[in-house]
Amino acid sequence: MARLGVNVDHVATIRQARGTKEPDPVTAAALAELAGADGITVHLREDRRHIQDRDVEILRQTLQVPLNLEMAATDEMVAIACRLRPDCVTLVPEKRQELTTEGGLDVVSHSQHLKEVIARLQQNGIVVSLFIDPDLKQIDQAFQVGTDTIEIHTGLYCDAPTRGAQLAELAKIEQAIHEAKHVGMGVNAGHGLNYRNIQDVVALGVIEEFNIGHSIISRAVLVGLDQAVREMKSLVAG
Ligand SMILES: CC(=O)[C@@H](O)[C@H](O)COP(=O)(O)O
Ligand SMILES: NCC(=O)COP(=O)(O)O
Repeated sequence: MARLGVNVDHVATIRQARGTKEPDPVTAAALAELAGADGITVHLREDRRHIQDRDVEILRQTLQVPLNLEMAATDEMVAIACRLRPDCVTLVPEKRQELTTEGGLDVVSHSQHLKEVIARLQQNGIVVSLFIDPDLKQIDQAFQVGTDTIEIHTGLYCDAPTRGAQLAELAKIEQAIHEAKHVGMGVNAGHGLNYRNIQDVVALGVIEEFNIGHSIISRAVLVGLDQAVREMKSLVAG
């Protein structure tokens, strides 16, 4: 059964909008954990637009489930990760102007740098995942640079304008999973997944962990975080 990692970034987005102390993503993470989340994900962006260093520090001390820290492969972020030692680091590309992550890492173009960053994180006991598009060249390169796991970027599947386009993206995801499993990497998936589009991805059967944030927090605003997490957890269970 796949694990559900709940991303609480957008609880912090609401807090930062008012510059106050609430809502606290640490509290949200505790509630998500009580509702059955198998892990918590936060993206510590270089611009600190939502999650703050303090959030990651307290989560590291309080969570009982694994903490997955999403971050850019910069010196500053690597130093933070090596100090705090989350269970997993997912390396993601970052653009200052983007509203959210727009695509996967270009592992092919940045292989030497990524190889060094991955080795440093692994030497500190951290499992490493690379957030990449379902592209076979990127998957093969991800294996070459020594990552433990990949997280397949599901954004294009989620944004597909027609059912035909969606099925074409799903086929790419399936092929990517097959390739990653063939070489022995772990396979997670995330970005843009919601209560309507997740079933087809779960049905592929072999994804180990789904990291889902925006749709769960959006639903939580209306029905409460406990119910929102429980509903997604039962969908991820297939
Ligand atoms: C890497 C990914 O797919 C998402 O976790 C995304 O990076 C979250 O960041 P935002 O919460 O800023 O959209
Ligand atoms: N890595 C994906 C993630 O953590 C959550 O993405 P989203 O569900 O907020 O789009």
